[in-house]
Amino acid sequence: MEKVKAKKQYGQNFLKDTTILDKIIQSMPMNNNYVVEIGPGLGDLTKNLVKYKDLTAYEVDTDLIGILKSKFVIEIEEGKLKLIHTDVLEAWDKQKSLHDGKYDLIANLPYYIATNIILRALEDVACEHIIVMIQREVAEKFTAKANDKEYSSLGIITELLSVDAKILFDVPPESFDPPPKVMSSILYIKKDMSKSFDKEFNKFLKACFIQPRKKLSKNLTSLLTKETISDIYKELNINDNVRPHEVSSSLYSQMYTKVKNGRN
Ligand SMILES: C[S@@+](CC[C@H](N)C(=O)[O-])C[C@H]1O[C@@H](n2cnc3c(N)ncnc32)[C@H](O)[C@@H]1O
Repeated sequence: MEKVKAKKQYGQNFLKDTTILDKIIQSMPMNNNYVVEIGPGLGDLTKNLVKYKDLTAYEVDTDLIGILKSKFVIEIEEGKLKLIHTDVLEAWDKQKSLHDGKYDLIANLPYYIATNIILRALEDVACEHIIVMIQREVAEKFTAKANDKEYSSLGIITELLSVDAKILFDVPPESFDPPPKVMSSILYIKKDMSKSFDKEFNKFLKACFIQPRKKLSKNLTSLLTKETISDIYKELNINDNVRPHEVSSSLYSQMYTKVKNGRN
């Protein structure tokens, strides 16, 4: 048994429940995609993944890289496992994609940057499936639809960029060492590979939700004149009293197209 003290600053909660580890493996899509893991930690999920697929694992913690190198000597030598010692967000800044060909992201994510990682994976054109353990509340945001309590830019972006997005199952704190303070869930997203992420659209959505309880038209005044808002509302038949969480993702997309066209 390793004596490794989990580091809070890296969001380290190691998954120890073998039933959950098996369930994650069973959730993997049957395809020829390569696998990328973020934050292999002590390698418990990695050990299961490498039985089925070749993979690259990105780990930021120097101490863990040392442990992983000695645990996976054979797999690394045989080229089945590639370990990359870096902050994964920096890797994405440098190379746009975490792998050259199509890949699936499978990970128990560090919760402090989980939202950023999922957004980067949605943006990464090589990533097809995202199967990640995250805080339940955050998973609910990514799968929320119009009129749901958790509906925000995250649910809208995910709905527009994917063919399927759902929570597969919940994982209680006792499954981890140390146990996190929150309930966790496995989030599954199958991306629509014909669609692409638009950063400007994401900014537009954030402005739409800046004051979530106010009228959408009020929030839009930070971006558009009252006349433009009124024109767009008329063209798309939107009620002036509507609140941000009552508008469907497709209507947001249509609104944004009009905003963009107006700017050109
Ligand atoms: C929740 S733990 C999961 C560990 C392991 N996969 C498991 O299931 O037990 C998160 C892992 O992500 C790593 N990590 C944290 N921030 C990271 C970053 N910016 N880039 C890469 N790895 C990171 C941590 O060091 C840790 O190993």
